[in-house]
Amino acid sequence: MEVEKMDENDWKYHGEGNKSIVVSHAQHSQVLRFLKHNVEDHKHRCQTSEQAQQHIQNIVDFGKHVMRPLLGENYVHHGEAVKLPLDFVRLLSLKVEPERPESRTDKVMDTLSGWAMCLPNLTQLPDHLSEHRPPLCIEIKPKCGFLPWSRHVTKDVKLKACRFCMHQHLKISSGKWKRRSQYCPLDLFSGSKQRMFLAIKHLLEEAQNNLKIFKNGELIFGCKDDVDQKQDLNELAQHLWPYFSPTVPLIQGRPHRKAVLHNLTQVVTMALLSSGEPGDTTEHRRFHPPKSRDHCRTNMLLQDCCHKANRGLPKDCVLSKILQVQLLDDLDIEGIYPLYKRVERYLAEYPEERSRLQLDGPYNESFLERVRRCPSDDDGSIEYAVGKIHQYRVAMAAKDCSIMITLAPYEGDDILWPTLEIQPSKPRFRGAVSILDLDPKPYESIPHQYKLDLQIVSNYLRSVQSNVELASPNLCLNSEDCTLLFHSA
Ligand SMILES: O=P(O)(O)O[C@@H]1[C@@H](OP(=O)(O)O)[C@H](OP(=O)(O)O)[C@H](O)[C@H](OP(=O)(O)O)[C@H]1OP(=O)(O)O
Ligand SMILES: Nc1ncnc2c1ncn2[C@@H]1O[C@H](COP(=O)(O)OP(=O)(O)OP(=O)(O)O)[C@@H](O)[C@H]1O
Repeated sequence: MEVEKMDENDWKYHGEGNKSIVVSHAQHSQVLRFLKHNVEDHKHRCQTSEQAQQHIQNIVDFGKHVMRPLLGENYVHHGEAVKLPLDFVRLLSLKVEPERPESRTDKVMDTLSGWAMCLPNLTQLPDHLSEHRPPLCIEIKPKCGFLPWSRHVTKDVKLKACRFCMHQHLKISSGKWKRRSQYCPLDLFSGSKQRMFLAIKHLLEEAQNNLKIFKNGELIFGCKDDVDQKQDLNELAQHLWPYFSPTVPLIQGRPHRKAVLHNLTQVVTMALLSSGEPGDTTEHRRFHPPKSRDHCRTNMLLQDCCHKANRGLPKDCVLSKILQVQLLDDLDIEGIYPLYKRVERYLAEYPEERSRLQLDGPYNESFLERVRRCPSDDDGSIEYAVGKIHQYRVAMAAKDCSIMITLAPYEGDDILWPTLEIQPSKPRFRGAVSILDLDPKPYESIPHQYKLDLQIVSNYLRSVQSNVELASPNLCLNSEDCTLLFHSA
């Protein structure tokens, strides 16, 4: 990328989240990721260009020196920090503004510092593999895949219902989403194909911000701003049919929707379970999370049909890698918060220690060592508290990341790009699996996380309670007493 020759017309709006806005290059397989600020912070120029540079560099370093070694080299693309001409950034910001979803306009793109991240466009595949059909990319934000087992947990319900499912109730009552998603991360991370199919089916039914599908780099499904509008699965099936046409016939000129989506679900499941090695058949050593139960009580449908379906995940697959890092949060926020207060008390006395303890980085090998070598028992020390907080923050990043599965139909025999080969029988796909959005979560967000956790649980208990009161007097909360029939697709 020649920074001096940057032209905003070469770039277009690609997507955004809470913290950053992403633009993609029209010809090259590259994206630029800009940080966003609250409108007020932006107006008052709260951040200097040096601070913005440091912020971006911290994100790159965290990806490179911490998350990449933990998650695997094949999966993580940390990108690089780039300084762009301010005129280019201003014009680009004006260009993308009309494309931005209304719900995200409470924040503005950083147009003052000129700093951004440059990354490979993970919705694309290198040209020589694009073949006759454009690549498909399925992006999943899986969220937390386990139930806590920490002795610090004070609310029993947290040991039975997963955070995502409980959080859905709060998101509905706060108006963030209109319809509750039935997706449960515990199903996706179960390693049981039956439960994974169900998880993907639920994502397709209600995508929220957990599923997006791109064709040739363009968003074709998911994350529409209009929360009232249900995603059109027929339209999705039309888009996808050419990829599965050998196995899905047309019925009265239209693709059989269920069959197309079933094919997609199968391919995505295989990609999620693959180790990324060529010829991999997913039947490898398996990873079982320690101690934690693997069923969420909110998902009573599954209890009868799948209670034995606890296969664990192939050890090197992307889900297993993410789950292992998420499990670094073994104390739960309820165990972390007192340690945060210990560190705060210490810093009040020794403020100069903040940088030695690496609370705001640098995210280098020594930070990773602190994460890896943290003692397992609390000896009352500040080192223990900081080590556990570092582990928690790393786990939080893994709980908020997204998985990109990029696929192209492939008919040749050569192993050109040995990242992933799935579905050995027709239709064949070749592609790659990556993990994105691995930014460090700030140390300062711990009190917020603590409050949010309390809010999620109390709101869930209230909401379940009122549902019980509204429902028939015979409806029982205890899942063991309920019998619901599950019909497999
Ligand atoms: O707290 P959660 O689980 O709601 O996660 C937040 C996400 O909400 P979600 O529930 O996935 O819709 C939230 O995503 P959305 O803005 O809802 O798309 C962000 O990813 C947020 O991270 P950050 O503050 O931008 O670093 C996420 O915050 P962190 O908790 O990861 O810091
Ligand atoms: N390297 C990439 N290649 C292709 N698309 C990308 C890439 N990085 C990000 N995106 C797209 O841009 C969107 C927003 O990026 P990202 O998730 O990093 O934003 P964020 O603000 O950090 O999100 P969050 O709300 O989770 O904090 C992603 O969901 C994805 O669709």
